[in-house]
Formats: sequence, C-alpha cells, structure tokens
Amino acid sequence: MPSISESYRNHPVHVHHKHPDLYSLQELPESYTWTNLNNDHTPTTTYPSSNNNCNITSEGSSVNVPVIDLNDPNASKLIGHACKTWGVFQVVNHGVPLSLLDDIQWVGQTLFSLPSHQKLKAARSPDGVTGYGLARISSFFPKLMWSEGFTIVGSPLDHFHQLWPQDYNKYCDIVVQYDETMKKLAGKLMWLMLDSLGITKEDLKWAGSKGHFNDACAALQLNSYPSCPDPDRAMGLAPHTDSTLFTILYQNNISGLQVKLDGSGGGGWVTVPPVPGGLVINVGDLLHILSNGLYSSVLHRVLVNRTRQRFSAAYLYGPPVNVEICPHAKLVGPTRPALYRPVTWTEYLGTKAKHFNKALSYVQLCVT
Ligand SMILES: C=C1C[C@]23C[C@@]1(O)CC[C@H]2[C@@]12CCC[C@@](C)(C(=O)O1)[C@H]2[C@@H]3C(=O)O
Ligand SMILES: O=C(O)CCC(=O)C(=O)O
Ligand SMILES: [Fe+2]
Repeated sequence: MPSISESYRNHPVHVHHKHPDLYSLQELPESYTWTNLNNDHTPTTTYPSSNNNCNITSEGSSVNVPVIDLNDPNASKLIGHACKTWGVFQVVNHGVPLSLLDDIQWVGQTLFSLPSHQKLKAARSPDGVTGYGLARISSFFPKLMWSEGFTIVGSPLDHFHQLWPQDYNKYCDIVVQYDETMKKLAGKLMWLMLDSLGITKEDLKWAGSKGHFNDACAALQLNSYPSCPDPDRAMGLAPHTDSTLFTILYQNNISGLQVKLDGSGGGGWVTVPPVPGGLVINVGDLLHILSNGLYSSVLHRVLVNRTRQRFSAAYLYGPPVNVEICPHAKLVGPTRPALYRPVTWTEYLGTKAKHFNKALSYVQLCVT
C-alpha cells in the first residue's frame, strides 16, 4: 500500500542542511533577513507580546480566534461557525493530559538541544518525509526561516536510535502515546466538524464500520524557533496552508503563530495567543476540498521572539492513504457544483511540493 512517505518520490525537495547554528548567532545574517514583514498588513494591528490575548483592528474592535470548550453541548455548531469564518479555533477541555503536552515538549526541547552534527545524523532526505531539517517549504522562498523541525510518520525508532543510541526508548514511548492520544482527539474533532456540515456516519465509508477513523494517517511535526537577535526582520515559518484535513497544534507559552484574515471586516495578520492547556485547530486544504469550499484552509505563519525560544508540535491529520478526498455528495448540488476533483493525500502532498500555495488550484475543476 502506498504511504505518505512516497509523496515526494517524484518531487524531491532540495533544502540544503548546511546552515549556521541558530542558537549561537549574535546577529541576523543577510540570508535570514526578510523585508516587508509588516507591510503585508491590511488594517489590523496585532500586539503579539505585550497584549497576549487581544488583537485590535484599526476600527478598535477586538478580533480573537474563537476558544471552544469541547464539553459545550453546542461545540459542533461553534466549530462549524469557526471553520467557516476563521478556518482556525482553539479547544479547551479536550481531554489530553497536560503532562503529555509537557512530555512532548520535553522530547522536542531535548532533541533540538543536541549538537548540530548529531541532529544531522537523522536528517530528512530530499525525497523523504521523516527526519530533521528546515521546513520543506523553504525551497519556495529566497530567504531562510529562523526555525528547525523534525517530522515523524509512524514509528520514530530508527531516527531516534541515531539521535540517542542509548536511551531512544523513553523518547519513542512518549511519541507513541502522543500519537495515540491525538488520533483519538482527531477522530472526535472530525465528527464535530462533519456533523456541522450535516454529514453522518452513514455518509462517510472511510471512517470505518464504527466511525473511528482507524485507518487515518498523520504526521507529527516538532518545531523549534530559537530566540532571535533581530525578530522584526526574521521569519520563523513563512505563510502557508497545511495540506491536511486539519492540524492540531500545541504551542508553548510564547506567542508567534499568526493567521491571515480575509479583507472583509479588517483583515491582516492576527496572533493566535497561547491559551494555557489549549490546542489550536486549523483547517487544512483537504477539509476545504471535502467541504466543497465551505470551510477554508487558513494561511498562517510564525514570527519569532528576541529572548525566548518557541516550541510547537503539529499533529497533521489526513485521510487513509488510498482514499480519494472530493467534495462530499451532500454538499454538491445544482446550485453548488463540485469545485474540486478527487485527490489522495499522497497525490496532494506531491502537488504541494511542486506548486506550493497554488496546489489547490491544480485540483480545482473548471466550473462554468
Ligand atoms: C504530511 C506533511 C504535511 C507537511 C509536509 C509533511 O510531509 C510533513 C510536514 C508538514 C509541514 C509542517 C510545516 C509546514 C509545512 C507546509 C511543511 O513544509 O511541512 C507542512 C506540510 C504540509 O502541510 O503541506
Ligand atoms: O509553530 C507553529 O505555531 C505553527 C507550525 C505550523 O504551521 C506547522 O507545523 O505546519
Ligand atoms: Fe502549518
């Protein structure tokens, strides 16, 4: 059976690994200096560090990414509204133990604290998915990003054995537990989202006989954004949408994640402030396709901090590899024709590797 590990076989991405150790630089090198970081704004002003919980538009109204309590009986409705209007929301009371969030952060921090030559023993290959390296999307930008990442699909054992020949097992165990826990939460969120679209268990074969999404695929991406001597001219992670159904993101208590709002009612980059114990959920391209464009994948980026290292763990959730995602029949009709052709996750990741932020338009149908 094909797997997402085959996504890049025909579209290798050459991101060179010989870059300076970001943790020791005192000045921002030219190759990391981005211009117009803030020009790209429409009227919104954001206050990422001093006013962590509030984004203020030019009109003075506050625009905050919705925070949804999963124990709220209206959760599905609230989630549907957030997916339609924002493409992103945060969840609390999600059932993931805080100790597990601490544990995955500990794995990430320990990993990124290793010396460069050690981390490079587990470097991601140009046609591979897993391992250590710069963000895959780096090849689409003229400047480098102030971050490093580690991607895990399935068992991290081989790579972790290279990183920690003696005690790889304790790190593996945490990743396995994190994956299992996120998989359960993702199944729950998937039904809340589908329910909000009017899609039931009978309507979705690939959810499996019990609707548990047992065959769903996922990747776990650990991200580190070292403190940066010149944060106003550096980019942690450049603007992108995720190629997923949706992504569950844990961020430590350092802000930096921003989402781009549409022009209507303000627009511009809005900070997603860390909520203690909260998880950020963002709609990916495949849910955009499945919902026939009703839910939009959200463009997001990460800015960096002068004194504090930022850490995040993104659980990138997708369908089983052999399943073709297309606009759901219930969301297609004479007045709303299907906007996209069927596509598997593996195929879509290949399209993204080639066309990046234009990937969606390559699976779009010409609707007359
Ligand atoms: C399954 C995947 C989605 C992803 C590419 C990957 O193969 C594993 C890493 C993911 C990630 C995380 C950082 C941003 C992103 C655009 C990237 O370069 O790697 C996403 C990819 C994606 O969603 O397209
Ligand atoms: O670090 C973050 O907050 C976002 C990471 C992200 O967008 C990703 O891994 O796809
Ligand atoms: Fe992302």
